[in-house]
Amino acid sequence: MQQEKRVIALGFFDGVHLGHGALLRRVTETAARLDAVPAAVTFDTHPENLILKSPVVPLLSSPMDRAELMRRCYGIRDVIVAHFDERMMHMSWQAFVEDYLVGEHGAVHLVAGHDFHFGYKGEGNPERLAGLCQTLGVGCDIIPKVEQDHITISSTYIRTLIAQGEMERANQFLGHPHTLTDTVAHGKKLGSTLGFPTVNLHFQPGVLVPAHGVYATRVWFENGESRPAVTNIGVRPTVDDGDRVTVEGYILDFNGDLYGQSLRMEFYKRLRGERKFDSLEELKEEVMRNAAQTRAYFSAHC
Ligand SMILES: Cc1cc2nc3c(=O)[nH]c(=O)nc-3n(C[C@H](O)[C@H](O)[C@H](O)COP(=O)(O)O)c2cc1C
Ligand SMILES: Nc1ncnc2c1ncn2[C@@H]1O[C@H](COP(=O)(O)OP(=O)(O)O)[C@@H](O)[C@H]1O
Repeated sequence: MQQEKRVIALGFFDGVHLGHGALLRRVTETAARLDAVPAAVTFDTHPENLILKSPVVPLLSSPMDRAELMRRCYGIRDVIVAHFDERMMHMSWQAFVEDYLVGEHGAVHLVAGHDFHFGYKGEGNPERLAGLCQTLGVGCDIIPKVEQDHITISSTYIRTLIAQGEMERANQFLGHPHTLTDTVAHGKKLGSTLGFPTVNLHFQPGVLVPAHGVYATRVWFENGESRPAVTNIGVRPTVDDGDRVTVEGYILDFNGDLYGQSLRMEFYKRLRGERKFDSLEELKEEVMRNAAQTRAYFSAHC
């Protein structure tokens, strides 16, 4: 059987921001022209984290969220998640192109960013990639950097915004709302008693936790419907002593059992920091105020 032809974007694509979007859009356009599958290669571990052997770069998105964003926002059909292991780390840049991308994945056209370094010791670069593609008869586009407000869009910059809770600005550079997908877990069952049941989600290890506090969010259910939710990220000093971080959303205008469902939560705006309240009554009053703020936010932003 003949292998499917693929047009492949190369990168790590953490967050799938507007800079990545320029590559991914080129991939879908070219794939349509060549009657090939629009695809992207990403890695399961950030190269810097493997090389330095410690998770120094907290990621914007889990591999699953990354793949889903590439599919949903840019029409990428095939996300190849390369296992970044010792073999991959020691692979020469030429072998990565010839054996892995062309040989194993049927690449007929490659798209990379202006600063993409790859292969053993990062010896592969855009110029070398373009040269080798020409020799192999494979198409190649190198996409220049994308700027907004004179700032180069980068995962590193967006990480600093999210760590500070500056969601609206981060979302401008991402080109979509910052996203967390997880399965609803059981909590302490206090929420229902207090009059605001909450879905409990969590960030995977290695994924950046935004600034603790309360956010206007939107929750997407498995059936494709969505609702606004008011969500706390933090350690809940009023009810907990530990330092375990939870993500808890009170979904507005909703009633039903969501345990075990996979939800996608989108973060839009930080409303306040997390606080220790003197009583559960005061906490509840504040949560209801935040719920009203969330409702107002979404009625103004549609
Ligand atoms: C919108 C919202 C804001 C919250 N703000 C705080 C807070 O500032 N401080 C705090 O200790 N807990 C806060 N919480 C967490 C509540 O203490 C927690 O949701 C409640 O105790 C229910 O816990 P359970 O889901 O484990 O039953 C907040 C929860 C929500 C939904
Ligand atoms: N409006 C709502 N927002 C969030 N969860 C809701 C809502 N209505 C019902 N639920 C359900 O109630 C559960 C949360 O109740 P809660 O008492 O806070 O328990 P837990 O401590 O397990 O989160 C959710 O996981 C979900 O299945």
